[in-house]
Amino acid sequence: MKFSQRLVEKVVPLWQKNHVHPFVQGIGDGTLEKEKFRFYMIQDYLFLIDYAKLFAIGAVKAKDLVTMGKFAALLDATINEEMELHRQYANRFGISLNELEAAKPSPTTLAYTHYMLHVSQNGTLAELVSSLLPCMWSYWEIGKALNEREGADEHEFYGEWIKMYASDDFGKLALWCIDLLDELAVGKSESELDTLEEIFLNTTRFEYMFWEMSYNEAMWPTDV
Ligand SMILES: Cc1ncc(CN)c(N)n1
Repeated sequence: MKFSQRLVEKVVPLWQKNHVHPFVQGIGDGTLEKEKFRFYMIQDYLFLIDYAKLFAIGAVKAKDLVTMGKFAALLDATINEEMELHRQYANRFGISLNELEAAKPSPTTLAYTHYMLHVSQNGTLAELVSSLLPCMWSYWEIGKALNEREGADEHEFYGEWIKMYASDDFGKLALWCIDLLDELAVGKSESELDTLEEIFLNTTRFEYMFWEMSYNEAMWPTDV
């Protein structure tokens, strides 16, 4: 069995929770309150700034030029394609680029990105890929599931979001990361695989927490 299959078996119950989450369902049926999406989009922009850095660290840790080039392409796709979607939504909300970049991360955004940056800076390439994979993989699964709904990708507001994450281009990048992790897992000891699994599970949990945070527009629970 490929290592990625073992990972999926572990996280399927959590993925199912993502799929039925009211934030995700609201994007799918178009009923999500725009204010909640606005909050999400700003936090996600901040998230992606740090997330893109993981690909830069991946390029540093890569053992060959093909892998290095692929990480560079992932970095480029994140900041110039995925984040362009966010910039377009920001424009629709009347939020300037300066405002976007000056926004403050929520506790969940901080915890999630800092966890991945910590793993990536201190761990192996396989650990880095384990930490960043749930982000790409779970969004691709969500995008495809929402896209199966009649007319969802044509929704005047949420359609673009669905199209982005259901797209073959996005899927190909996710698949490349899955294949890379499968290759890197070959020959690893059971205890190393357990570590990879735990990292994958942790960032899968963070994905769920990100939906919760967005739905509740949760910033720090204190005024100061
Ligand atoms: C929190 C989160 N997770 C995943 C993705 C998809 N790259 C995203 N934009 N934001």
